[in-house]
Amino acid sequence: MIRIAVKDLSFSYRPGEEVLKGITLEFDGRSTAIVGQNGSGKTTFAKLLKGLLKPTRGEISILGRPANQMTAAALAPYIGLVFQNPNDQIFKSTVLDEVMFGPLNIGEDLERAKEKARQALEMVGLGDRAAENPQDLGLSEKKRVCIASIVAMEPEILILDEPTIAQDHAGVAIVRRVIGELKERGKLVMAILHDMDFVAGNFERVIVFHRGTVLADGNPREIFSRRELLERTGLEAPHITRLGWSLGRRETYLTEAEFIQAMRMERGKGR
Ligand SMILES: Nc1ncnc2c1ncn2[C@@H]1O[C@H](COP(=O)(O)OP(=O)(O)OP(=O)(O)O)[C@@H](O)[C@H]1O
Repeated sequence: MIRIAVKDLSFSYRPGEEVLKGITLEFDGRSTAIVGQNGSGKTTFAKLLKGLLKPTRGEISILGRPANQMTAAALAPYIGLVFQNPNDQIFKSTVLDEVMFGPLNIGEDLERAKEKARQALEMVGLGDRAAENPQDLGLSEKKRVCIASIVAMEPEILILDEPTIAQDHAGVAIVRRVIGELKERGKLVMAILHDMDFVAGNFERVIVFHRGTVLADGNPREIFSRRELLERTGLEAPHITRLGWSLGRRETYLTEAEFIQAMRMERGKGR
């Protein structure tokens, strides 16, 4: 099922300077990573989908609704965006109030909003921080509060802008688990990412933005096999892919498990 359809989408912040240039894309249920150099237009694209910016040209349909004619607030029950910088999102004085704000805003009653907020906080590993002031938390935890705020609204589409930034190993594992759980619930999860290891291990589709256009679109193995594409767009292949290449392998390994399996099979054949 197509959840988002984007047709000939262009956008300029200033007249004559197009930041997005005639993008046409459809999104089904596959988890999707949007990658590309700084300034290629990824965040602008996400803000357009969420209704925070209006296209200079083109059309956006979200779950069959004409999103270019809708406000971000009207789109809130269907699509949520977690900002790259938590300080752009957080404004309440307790973590619980922050996460309850979204569900309350889309019409949940107080008890239900509280329940959803508590569940979302558990999901992001912050179940015991509900009473704290979000401004007293570290960046990694603030970021997870923002993820919980969107998860608590249970939209069908979630866009996470750089969810792994500022996360340590444990934080990255939590973000991975959250994405997996959302996928299991049938949500469309999209994320803007610079961490290619995370992209390779966690997403079914990768879209490469380059100077306001879509340069490539495929599954991670297709994308990370294209060395000339990676070079041209300044993207670094996942570390395990590069390790395979430096050992002279032609295969594109995406995870350590795949790499180890291939090594074991080779050793087995050698005996
Ligand atoms: N509010 C704004 N006003 C004017 N220009 C902007 C604004 N926000 C972004 N831009 C410009 O639009 C272009 C695309 O920016 P955008 O943030 O969408 O790229 P990005 O791919 O998300 O980059 P990054 O990976 O650094 O987040 C850049 O040239 C940027 O300088």
